[in-house]
Amino acid sequence: MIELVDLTKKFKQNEAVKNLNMFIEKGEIVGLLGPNGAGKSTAISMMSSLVEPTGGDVRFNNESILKKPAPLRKIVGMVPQEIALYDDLTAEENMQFFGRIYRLTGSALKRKTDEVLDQIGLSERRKQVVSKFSGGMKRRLNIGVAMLHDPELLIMDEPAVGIDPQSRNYILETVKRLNEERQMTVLYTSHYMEEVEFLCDRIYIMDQGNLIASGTKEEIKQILSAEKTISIKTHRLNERFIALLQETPTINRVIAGEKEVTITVPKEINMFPKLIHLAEEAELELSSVDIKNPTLEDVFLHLTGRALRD
Ligand SMILES: Nc1ncnc2c1ncn2[C@@H]1O[C@H](COP(=O)(O)OP(=O)(O)OP(=O)(O)O)[C@@H](O)[C@H]1O
Repeated sequence: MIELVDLTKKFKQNEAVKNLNMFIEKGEIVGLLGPNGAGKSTAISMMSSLVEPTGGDVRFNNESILKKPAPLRKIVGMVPQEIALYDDLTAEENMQFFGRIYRLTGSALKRKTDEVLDQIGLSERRKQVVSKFSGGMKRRLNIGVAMLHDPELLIMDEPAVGIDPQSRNYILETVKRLNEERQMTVLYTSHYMEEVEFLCDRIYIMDQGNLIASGTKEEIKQILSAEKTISIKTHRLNERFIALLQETPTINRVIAGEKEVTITVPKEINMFPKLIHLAEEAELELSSVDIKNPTLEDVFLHLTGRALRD
């Protein structure tokens, strides 16, 4: 459906996106994961022809959109990162205002407004002004506005940022339902790996303008197939124990939390006896030692040495 070929954007000295290659097939939910500043917003702005690339191409059904963006614009719904709504209008009035921009009028506009308000669970609140809405309700309406013209491809820029977990789940479930019931193709950008893990069939991971991994969840996790992650919990972690872990040559990585420390070791190594020995030496009581399946967060850490939300 859509393909990015060596897509590049330079802002003066800053190369925000470097030779990005990506594709999205019809009916997929594709995740674009990366920390703040990775270049996700710039990439999707170029993909939806809002920002002009400094290099490369965006192809829609095998034709470049750089000179002819109209066919793509017709089928794209863009959910921006910032809420773009009129605070002093009601939910319904916002829908009608944006619907007219998409050239919807009369009974078609009314039908679409009813349908979308229902899809985003705001039918009951249609007469309420947006300034009275919670952050989660505004986010839902922000998505609704992008769906008024029945887009085939919904591009979402961190649509669940800064809201409560219940609203976030509602948004994730809605996106999944739209994909399943209406075969809507979705590109979902986020810096939360849980969202991408829940929703997406295939994932691209960006960091500092570069694509650092891509594939299905399983394929990406295979990057860590030679390692395992062990989570060690205690009631009170001490500095001595962390230092001992860091000095142990068979441990590749140590990440300490308040009561939990996570280590990464080669798959074949049995760490249990060593951990018990180190805990004794640090005079520490272990409450649990669990081997975890690698997550996308672990992959990101492995590839960049940093956590996604650093
Ligand atoms: N209009 C602009 N002018 C100059 N630099 C920009 C502009 N837009 C983005 N950048 C820079 O490009 C880089 C990538 O930014 P971008 O917003 O695409 O990242 P992101 O992954 O979407 O992160 P975030 O989630 O914080 O938006 C950053 O270094 C940013 O400062």
